[in-house]
Amino acid sequence: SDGRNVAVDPDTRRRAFSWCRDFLSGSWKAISVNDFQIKIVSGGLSNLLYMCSLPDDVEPTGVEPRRVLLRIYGAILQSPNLGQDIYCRGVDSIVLESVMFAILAERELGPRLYGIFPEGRLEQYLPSDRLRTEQLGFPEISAEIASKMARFHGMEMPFNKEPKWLFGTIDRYMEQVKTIKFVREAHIKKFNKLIKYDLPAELENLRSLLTATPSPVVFCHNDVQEGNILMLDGRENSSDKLMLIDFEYSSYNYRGFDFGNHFCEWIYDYTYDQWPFYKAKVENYPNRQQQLHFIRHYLSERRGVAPADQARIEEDMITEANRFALASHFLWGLWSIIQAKISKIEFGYMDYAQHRFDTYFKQKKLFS
Ligand SMILES: CN(C)c1cc[n+](Cc2ccc(CCc3ccccc3)cc2)cc1
Repeated sequence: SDGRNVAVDPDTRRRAFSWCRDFLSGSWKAISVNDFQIKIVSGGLSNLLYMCSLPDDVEPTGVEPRRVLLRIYGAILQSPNLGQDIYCRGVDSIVLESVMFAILAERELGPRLYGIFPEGRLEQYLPSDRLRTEQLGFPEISAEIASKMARFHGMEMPFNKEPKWLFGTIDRYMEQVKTIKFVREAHIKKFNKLIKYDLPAELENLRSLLTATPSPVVFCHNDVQEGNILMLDGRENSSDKLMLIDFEYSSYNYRGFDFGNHFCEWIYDYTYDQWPFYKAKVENYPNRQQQLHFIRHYLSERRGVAPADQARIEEDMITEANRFALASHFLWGLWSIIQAKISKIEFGYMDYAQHRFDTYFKQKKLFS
């Protein structure tokens, strides 16, 4: 819902008002609950988002913001585990995600953090629009995504640096997929088509291919898609107009996964409003020249690479990105089969899974 015409229930309004008073202080303590402005931003399944504001005629007394984004953690987060709820989400717990958010905020790589409490947090409200899929290929935008990704990868974070996220998650999803029993005829038919790929055997091929593909382990975002990139208002003529957000799945991981996963997202537009609720255009996967453009801007955050080496480094990074793109297809393909079973969201998850694996096998022929 766009939030303009949906009233906020009195209980949420009361709780939001007291969080703003207690954590923002200043002018927020000088207004009444009736003057307190609150609008729903998104009532998704995973988190509830509200925009909270001072009334227009009240100025902040000090540094407190006049507008914040209130995030209330959802009961059912998009936890990738079958049937697990918010409190047993394994290592990627709320605590770790909150620490991550706070550190990124302090280092100005993410939205500011104004308040944090067990039920949620108060974040900087950034007037902005999410990117559209087609914008990922715009040279200037792609260049800035690359440099923002490089800055993200340059972060030293207090998390486990063993690169177990990728195949740990894939292995966990594969075990869950093996136990799934579909009941709906449509799902059964699509699942039987997917089984023909012998995914457990293919996973071993992928594992050995990527084991043989050098890729530095860095702090990865793991979900650099258009929906997680803000185009900040008022920066139209600046070269610093984007912000990566939603670090829910960020972890130490092979840098190649962030490259390849981002390249795959050029294919998929999730705003399609009819079944299957996504549009896939494999021809939109970045070509060699577009990949080089991205990689050169990623590297331009680094200094002192000798030109001769540069060509070789770029070539190796293109191979690295395209091989790890296979892992993106595999990971989100398995994730989507699981979502087909557990998700309440109307989306063609089985169709999407089929498309990811079809594209996996096509790209495997090209790049491995
Ligand atoms: C869990 N995680 C980080 C991801 C999961 C899946 N993907 C690929 C993807 C992204 C978005 C979707 C669409 C989910 C959706 C379904 C209905 C309405 C809105 C979004 C499907 C697959 C990327 C990251």
